[in-house]
Amino acid sequence: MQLIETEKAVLPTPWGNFFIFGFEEKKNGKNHIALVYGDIKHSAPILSRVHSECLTGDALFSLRCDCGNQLEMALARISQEGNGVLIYHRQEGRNIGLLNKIKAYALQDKGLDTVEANQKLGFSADERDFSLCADIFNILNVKKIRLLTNNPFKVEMLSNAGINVVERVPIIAKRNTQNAYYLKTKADKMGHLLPK
Ligand SMILES: Nc1nc2c(ncn2[C@@H]2O[C@H](COP(=O)(O)OP(=O)(O)OP(=O)(O)O)[C@@H](O)[C@H]2O)c(=O)[nH]1
Ligand SMILES: [Zn+2]
Repeated sequence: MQLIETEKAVLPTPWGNFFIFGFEEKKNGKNHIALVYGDIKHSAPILSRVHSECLTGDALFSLRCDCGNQLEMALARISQEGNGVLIYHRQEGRNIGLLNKIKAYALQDKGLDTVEANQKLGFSADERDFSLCADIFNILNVKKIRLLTNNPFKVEMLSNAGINVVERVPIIAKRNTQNAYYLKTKADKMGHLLPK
């Protein structure tokens, strides 16, 4: 177990009252959270979102990406379902960190795409490690999930981390002129299943 479970509290949102669970990564003290809605103590697969931190998109209204919109859609979808889990996984910028993501954005402003920018900085396109998400699902006693994602490789990464993903549920965000090229790159180079 890589995590220490800290505390749980009520988190009221526009989509209803969630419980917020806090976790601390033993090796570096980093904090992660899970939002839980409704009763998840049943044997059917739990509708879940593993949302990778994107400060710019989730909190600062950036239109460069689809993260903020996906976060809202995931909470709304889980609330409609009546129960579910959203892990807010603090691996910003596909785990290159916030300041490197800003460097990657600067390279994208000069014409590189999101994959090329990561590579130019010495990273792979996706540096995330989902093993601690497996720990969170175990702590929450969630055995099987239906994962909200457009990324088949993420399903594979989660499965390799020991999470039983029984279904992929699409979560298609709004497209705008600022994120169109980014979404096209995710579809063309990273295998995301997005409408053309
Ligand atoms: N390095 C880098 N990270 C980015 C960029 N744009 C968004 N991100 C990060 O990408 C992460 C989200 O990953 P995505 O590739 O958008 O989507 P995903 O999680 O693989 O798939 P979905 O479940 O469909 O959202 C967040 O941590 C964002 O901060 C970028 O241009 N460069
Ligand atoms: Zn984003």
